[in-house]
Amino acid sequence: MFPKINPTKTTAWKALVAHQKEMNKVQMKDLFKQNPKRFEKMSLYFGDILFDYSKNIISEKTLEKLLQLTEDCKVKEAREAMFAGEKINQTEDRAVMHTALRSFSDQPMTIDGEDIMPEIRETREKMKAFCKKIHSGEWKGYSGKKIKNIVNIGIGGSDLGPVMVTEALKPYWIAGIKAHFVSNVDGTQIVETLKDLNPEETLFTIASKTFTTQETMTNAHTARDWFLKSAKDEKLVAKHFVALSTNEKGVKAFGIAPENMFVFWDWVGGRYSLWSSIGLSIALTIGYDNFEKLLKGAESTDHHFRTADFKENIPVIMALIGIWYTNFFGSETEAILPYDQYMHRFPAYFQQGNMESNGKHTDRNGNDVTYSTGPVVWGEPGTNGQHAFYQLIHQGTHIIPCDFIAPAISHNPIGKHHPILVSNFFAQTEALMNGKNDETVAAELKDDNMDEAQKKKLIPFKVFKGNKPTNSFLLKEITPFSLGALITLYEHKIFVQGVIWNIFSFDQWGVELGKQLAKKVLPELNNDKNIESHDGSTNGLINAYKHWRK
Ligand SMILES: O=P(O)(O)OC[C@H]1O[C@H](O)[C@H](O)[C@@H](O)[C@@H]1O
Repeated sequence: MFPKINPTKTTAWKALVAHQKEMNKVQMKDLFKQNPKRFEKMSLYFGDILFDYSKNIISEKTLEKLLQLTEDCKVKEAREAMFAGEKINQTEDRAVMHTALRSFSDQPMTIDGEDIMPEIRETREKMKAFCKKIHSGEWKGYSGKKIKNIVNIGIGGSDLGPVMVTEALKPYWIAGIKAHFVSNVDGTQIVETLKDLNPEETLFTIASKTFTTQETMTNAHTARDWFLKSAKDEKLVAKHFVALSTNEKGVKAFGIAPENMFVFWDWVGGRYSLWSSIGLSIALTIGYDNFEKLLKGAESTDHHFRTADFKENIPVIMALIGIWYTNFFGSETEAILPYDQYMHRFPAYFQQGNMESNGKHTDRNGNDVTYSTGPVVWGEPGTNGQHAFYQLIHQGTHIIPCDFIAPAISHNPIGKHHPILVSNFFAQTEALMNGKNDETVAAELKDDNMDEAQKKKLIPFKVFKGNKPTNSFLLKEITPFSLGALITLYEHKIFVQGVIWNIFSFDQWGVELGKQLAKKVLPELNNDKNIESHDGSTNGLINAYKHWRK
């Protein structure tokens, strides 16, 4: 196992603290003037993805020191431990092997000396065969009709990945198939989803690693009741419900036959599970071949992450840039801004990816950390964000490192839309870096009718300080392959950051307390008693709820 190192105690960290004091005074636009080759130096092509990280407050010296931090924190050793199937998720005593799910090599991948690849291949074959049956119409609903609607019921990692990918790859949807997703326990979502669906043509994929999640089980039972209202025979459930899970017992207890269960394993973290049978709703929607292309794109990034020198290793550079701002500039959030409408759930997907993985205050030795860990991740598709929150990114008081993502080729090249869209992407990264100073503002106001005093007063409000950092990801096109590659860059970024922060990125104990307490509250809502077992606020809320429901 790789060592548990407090990053702040390393030589590299101390050097970075000192170095930040110099870089804090530096303007990125000057760095471009000083080095006309800065873009060439600080951008990388990876297949059909161009990663430009030159618009950051970094110099070559910064990168050297950050790379030294990876040495001091033993990132290479950690990476190898993950790929070797070591149980790096120590608090759950599990290996972290989602990379095996997208391996197409004939090399074994082992956990406890056992090759896990045969089982993976077998499950892929089962998924492929199932997709074929659904798409060809060989698999029929209970009344003999073809399946037209796939409803995935799952939450968190059993929902966000499938939703994000199917939305991002909508141009690849199989004709005649529509995907729907139900995650929230709020009955509104399932009611609204099922409203226009015909049970005879609907297949439910019940996606839950544990098969115990309250929201998913509640929705699954509601779906079953809805189905049985028209099918009227429990035996017919087999034609309309399949399970994607690690919990065979739970699946059986729900009434789904073993042949309709697509397995995965405890070494797949929920938020890293779209590559497993959790991806069945993706494969059913875009076709198995496209699903495999998605996996192959991910595999290409795994290979890059494992073999590229850290100087040219995109996830490593992404991780280090993030750490630079989080730990040395005090920035607390990161925005992900896809300039592609189909990618609208990408920020939400990596909200879970980042925040569940690296939102931790306990280090791997069990001590409280004395430094910031995972940032708050958020974002919206461009250009919508521009008309909502970019004001704060440009002129607010926070440093918000932003990732801009766009395809060069749109799936909908209608009129002037795409050039307009990407011109905004390019212009925003330029504006964020260059800003606009007093003189430029004054010059712009020169021909205005205002009197001089008024003009002078207005200047500070119209100034953009600039020097706001951005990464740009320009993809040739969003395809299953390039999307798989892009997702995986972000996954490994999270991994590298977790190693440097010395936290366990693959557990999520922080989601448990609320669940536990909800179980205690639920029965209290079902009686007429005045509740006094909680603090004043919680009692007050519960009692007001009960009063209104009387
Ligand atoms: O797939 P499931 O077992 O139903 O879990 C669904 C989700 O719920 C949990 O609370 C975790 O926060 C997530 O990491 C997980 O993806």
